[in-house]
Amino acid sequence: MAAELMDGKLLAQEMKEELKAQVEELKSKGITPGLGVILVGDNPASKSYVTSKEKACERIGIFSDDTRLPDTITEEELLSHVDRMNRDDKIHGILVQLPLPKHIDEDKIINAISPDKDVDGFHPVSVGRMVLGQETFLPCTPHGCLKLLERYDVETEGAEVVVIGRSNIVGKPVANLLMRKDKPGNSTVTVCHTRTKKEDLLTHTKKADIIIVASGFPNTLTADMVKDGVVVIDVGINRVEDASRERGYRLIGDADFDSLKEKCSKITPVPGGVGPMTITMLLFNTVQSARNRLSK
Ligand SMILES: Nc1nc(=O)c2c([nH]1)NC[C@@H]1CN(c3ccc(C(=O)N[C@@H](CCC(=O)O)C(=O)O)cc3)C=[N+]21
Repeated sequence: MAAELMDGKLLAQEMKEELKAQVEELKSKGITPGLGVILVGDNPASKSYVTSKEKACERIGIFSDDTRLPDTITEEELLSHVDRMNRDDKIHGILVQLPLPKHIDEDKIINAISPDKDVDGFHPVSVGRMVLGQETFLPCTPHGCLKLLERYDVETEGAEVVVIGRSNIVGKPVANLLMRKDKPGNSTVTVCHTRTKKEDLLTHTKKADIIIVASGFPNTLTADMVKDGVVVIDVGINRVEDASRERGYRLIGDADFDSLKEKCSKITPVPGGVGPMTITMLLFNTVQSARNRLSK
């Protein structure tokens, strides 16, 4: 069986059309949604992600306040930029691109972002609300995974879901969202990670109806580990050298797409799967934040 592709690029385009209309409506009411973006240092991957996010904003009419800072900046100086954006009424969402340089305490910076503007959904208040099932900004990558499952009619209720990876930005939140009493949700969720025994990982993945791979390593999931008809969401983005490409590298996920595509019923590609959805959910949260302003 050849798998159906869950096309994140396409779903992102569809959602961006809707968001664009919502931005126009907000503008007619005198509110231009604004995103404050802070990038520290010159990591090439971070730069390119930030540029993609700003372009996406521009395309749907969100204004972005771009602040680029040298990696010599002190924690205190960085905090003062966050504080400035917290107080700026034109800014509805704040994005501090991660990772930050080692001398800066990431938790301290995230804690300083006003939860009302936490469009990444990383602040402890946002995380707490999410776990409790309260209304909040959902973290973009996990939220994007849920949107893909929904759009491609994947039944999550009662499904055996295996999440591989336990990071704060993907594994933990996506596991939490899928076990909520909600739609999509109501799944039986198992989280595997680096300390899971290899044979146990296999037992879990073989039983799974849906597998979300967010390990950070290529080929974490291969065809021999899954049952026929499984649905695979690949969150990984790994750069591998490729001299035949203009950029000198190509992107691969954490799952072995070529072998899995013969066995899955549905699978996300890399690139063009979860990545574009991450950006779209950031726009979604920023528009939501601006709309929240209307009711205040
Ligand atoms: N505060 C913060 N929030 C984030 O959401 C955040 C972050 N820091 N740090 C880094 C990660 C990574 N991330 C991606 C976003 C889009 C693509 C994306 O668009 N990927 C394209 C390919 C892009 C390319 O060609 O390089 C795709 O998969 O099709 C990937 C990765 C957001 N992150």
